[in-house]
Amino acid sequence: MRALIQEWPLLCHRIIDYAAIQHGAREVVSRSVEGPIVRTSYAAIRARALKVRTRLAADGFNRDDRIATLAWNTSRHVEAWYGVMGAGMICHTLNPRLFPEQLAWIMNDADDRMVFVDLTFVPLMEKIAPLVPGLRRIVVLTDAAHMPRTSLSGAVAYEDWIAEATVGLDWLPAEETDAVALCYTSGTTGNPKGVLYSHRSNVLHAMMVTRPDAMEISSRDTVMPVVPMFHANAWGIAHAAPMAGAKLVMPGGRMDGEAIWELLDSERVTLTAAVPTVWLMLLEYLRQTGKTLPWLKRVVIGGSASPRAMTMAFEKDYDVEVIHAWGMTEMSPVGSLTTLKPENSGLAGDQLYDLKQKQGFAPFGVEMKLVDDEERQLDWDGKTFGRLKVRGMAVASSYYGGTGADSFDSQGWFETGDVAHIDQLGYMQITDRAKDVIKSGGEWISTIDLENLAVAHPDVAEAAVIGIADPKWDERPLLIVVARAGAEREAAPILSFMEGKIAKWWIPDEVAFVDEIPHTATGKINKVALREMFSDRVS
Ligand SMILES: Nc1ncnc2c1ncn2[C@@H]1O[C@H](COP(=O)(O)OP(=O)(O)OP(=O)(O)O)[C@@H](O)[C@H]1O
Repeated sequence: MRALIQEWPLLCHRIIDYAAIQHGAREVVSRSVEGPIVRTSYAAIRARALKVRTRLAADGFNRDDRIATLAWNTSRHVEAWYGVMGAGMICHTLNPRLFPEQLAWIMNDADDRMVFVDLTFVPLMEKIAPLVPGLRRIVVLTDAAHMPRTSLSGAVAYEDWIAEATVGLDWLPAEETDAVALCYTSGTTGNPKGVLYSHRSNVLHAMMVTRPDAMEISSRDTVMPVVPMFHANAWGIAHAAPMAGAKLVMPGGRMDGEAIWELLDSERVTLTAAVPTVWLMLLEYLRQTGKTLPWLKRVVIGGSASPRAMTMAFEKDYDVEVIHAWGMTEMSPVGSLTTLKPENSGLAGDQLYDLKQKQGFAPFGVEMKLVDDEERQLDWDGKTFGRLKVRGMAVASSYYGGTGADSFDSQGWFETGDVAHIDQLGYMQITDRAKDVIKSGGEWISTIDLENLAVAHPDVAEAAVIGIADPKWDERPLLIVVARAGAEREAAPILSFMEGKIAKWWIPDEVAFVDEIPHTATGKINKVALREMFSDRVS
């Protein structure tokens, strides 16, 4: 029997419609790429997104054309994003931290037809454009007064471009399963792979992250995604904030501790989200200046494991609740979050921080399982490690262009490439990426656990662990450390600090001190580059 309920497709542009109707005056504040803070509203963003949609049609772009953005988190980027999606086209957010050749490779793979470029990335685009023959239009996200001289042929200033949209079209009718956005994985472990989201997956994912026990975003919140829109749609926050009617603060391109603190404070941000590298900079700034975080209630830390010392600093020193989140571009991206269930809501002190080391439990819409090498399902006992597989309402079913087909099985389970255990309450803990795991004497050593422990030492600013060849044990962990300014570069105190806190045989035999640990374009420790740096030692 068919239900007697309306079909109301879940469409991304309905989010900005809703925000304009119910929360139209709510502020959207952004640090513009030109410098000043810009204040606008959801109603204005929607009106300008419709102009983007109208101009795209006037320029002859068609349904399903890939329209790229090479931009930081700003209100113009949000407008362009909704405008492209509402025009029936596919918004492809590019990561400007990649090299020009990598970006050209991704743009050609996606067959991008047009690109919106931040002012600061015009020189980068000048290098890329000649390598992308399919590109037909370049719009610089600025006004005529700031438009630079450029060799980019036919480049126009965004404000001039949308000013010509006089007709005023409505959104193009769409189906909820239509493709609407494209993001490539970070390429931490290989070539980047394209993930093609639908209207439906984006809307459902935004509903999921907005809920209690996830990021819990309401119209009373002020939300600042420091995580860029090109990193899996700012973890869904650029949809979730307008869906909830929350004030949205976009930090632009400045990611240093001072710049982030200024906006957190002046805009009274209540929820923010980013990778640990960003929070290292903020916490260092707070330590040096004695500044505090009086308005901030929750910080989402994800993309790589939140070190225990970081979780403790936010919670104990600044009274900010840490939500540790895990996810993948392929999952839209959020897959689990560490909030408290009633069974553990009384936890305090060390037990609470132990729990927050875990990546959390899956919200509705995400299923998880652990399997061994023979695909046998493993128990959720909090100890048994296995390969983590997922499926769900916003999980990719294959990659754009058909690469990586072996990551998806016939029952829809996606191989995350992560090794994890799950406890009886459903809290999952990543112990490693399968490619980073160290096998010593036939047993696994978790590089994440070792890194977390090392950064808890007061002399350690950042730490990474890789496996090195060992004639007896096959592999042993090498601890690579960036020492805190002014600290001695001494291995012994760091290694003895680890004693009693982890199994004795996990403790590395040596420590290598470096000035800097390389990071990937999304701010993760770049273990491929580290293995190259220590290539004479790696097996
Ligand atoms: N909270 C977290 N703790 C530990 N690891 C995390 C956390 N959040 C994300 N990760 C890691 O990041 C991975 C997902 O990263 P992302 O989708 O950005 O691209 P990538 O996997 O780095 O790129 P590629 O697949 O091209 O190598 C996860 O599989 C996991 O290994």
